[in-house]
Amino acid sequence: MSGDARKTAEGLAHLSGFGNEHSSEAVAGALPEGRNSPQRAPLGLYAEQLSGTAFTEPRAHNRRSWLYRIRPSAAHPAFTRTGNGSIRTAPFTQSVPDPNRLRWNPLPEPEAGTDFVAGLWTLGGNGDATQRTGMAVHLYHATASMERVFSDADGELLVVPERGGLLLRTEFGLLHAEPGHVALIPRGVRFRVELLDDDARGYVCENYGAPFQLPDLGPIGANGLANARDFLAPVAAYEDDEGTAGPVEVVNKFCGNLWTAAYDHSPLDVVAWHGNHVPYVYDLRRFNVLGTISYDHPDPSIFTVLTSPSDTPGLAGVDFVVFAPRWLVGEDTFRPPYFHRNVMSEYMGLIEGAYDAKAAGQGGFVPGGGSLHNMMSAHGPDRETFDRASGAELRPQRVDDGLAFMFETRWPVTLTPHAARAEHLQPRYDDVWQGLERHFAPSPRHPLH
Ligand SMILES: O=C(O)Cc1cc(O)ccc1O
Ligand SMILES: [Fe+2]
Repeated sequence: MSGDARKTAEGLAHLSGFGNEHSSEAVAGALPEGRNSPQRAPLGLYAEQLSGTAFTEPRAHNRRSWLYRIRPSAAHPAFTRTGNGSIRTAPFTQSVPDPNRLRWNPLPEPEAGTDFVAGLWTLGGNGDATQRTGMAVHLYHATASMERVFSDADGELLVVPERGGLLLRTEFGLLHAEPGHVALIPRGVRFRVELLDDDARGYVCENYGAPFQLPDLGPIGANGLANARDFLAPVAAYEDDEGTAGPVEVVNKFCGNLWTAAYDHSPLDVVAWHGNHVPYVYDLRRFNVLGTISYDHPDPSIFTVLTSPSDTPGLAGVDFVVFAPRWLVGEDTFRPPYFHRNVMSEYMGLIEGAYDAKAAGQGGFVPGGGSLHNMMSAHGPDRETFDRASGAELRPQRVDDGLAFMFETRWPVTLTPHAARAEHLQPRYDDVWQGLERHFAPSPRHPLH
């Protein structure tokens, strides 16, 4: 919230490139040369490896970083259980999976003093965090910067801000994320979220499965969609805090529960690092949107920013998909999203403006709200959108009044009881498809009639 924090955020240096073997040192000479674990690490630092994949996973998927820190992470007291707040974790077994189309308004206002972790509210998810499969959908609404430090052993966190800028102080350095950007915190990486505005609101995909990667491009070629160089990792920055202002609370999410410990130093004490298990930010407006230049509405997989693959080729545990500003030029084409039923389950959120399958306006699909179209549930344009698009003159049309996204996952999303009963769950979402009139008029000249 302070002007200083915003100035810090806006002046940050970055390392560019997705999946790169980056290296960074906040103090010259802190990074060992030619080896990871010298007998004595430079400058009296401790060397430590953080593995995001098994040691033996194929090189193309292997994620690990080496950290050179003031204290080893091992130097900490015991963790004890603390309250989980509104955070829940897979397996989600407390509700019956719901085939209905569901839509929520934004979260209600939190109390003053709610930090990012306290402001997390789990909508639902699938899989099993202990098996490292599946995902959870969370929303957050925070009114205060974190003083504590958080890490998630259960998965990586894809943060999608919708309101309010964030300064993420991570073990690897500082990242700045505004609405329209996404930030990714890898599994196990410790961080603190500071607010750059009065409050902050958004969405989080917690991915228990394989780390997000860029989708293959196939016949698209060597460029396009999210370009690797637009993913920005931090440069090393460290806190040298020996607990003089009191202990540092560190909260660890582990197999669905929050655990806390009072450290006598800040664990954000990494002076240098190298590797590819790193946090990053990406500006969704950099997405190179591809689509038809002839006819028909392509499947939204063409808008995939990041994908978490499963063991079955082409079948993602979860895809992160963005509906960014673009031109629609399809000839003789119903241009908005088509009516469909999908074996994958679709959670959609809105960062800004409106979405082209749903009429704009209060009480509908609004920024900060979300919709869930579970496996095989029938959905698509609402009546107003259908009527408008079926009669529209098909001039080239720029769609630039919104920024929506989708977490598309291979398994149905089961709700938490608090999401299923939420006051901000819209009661009559089905009605948007009411009044889609019958237009069928068998032609008397048609051979079958
Ligand atoms: O349901 C939605 O709005 C998401 C979506 C968009 C699209 O362009 C095609 C299919 C699809 O599921
Ligand atoms: Fe859909």
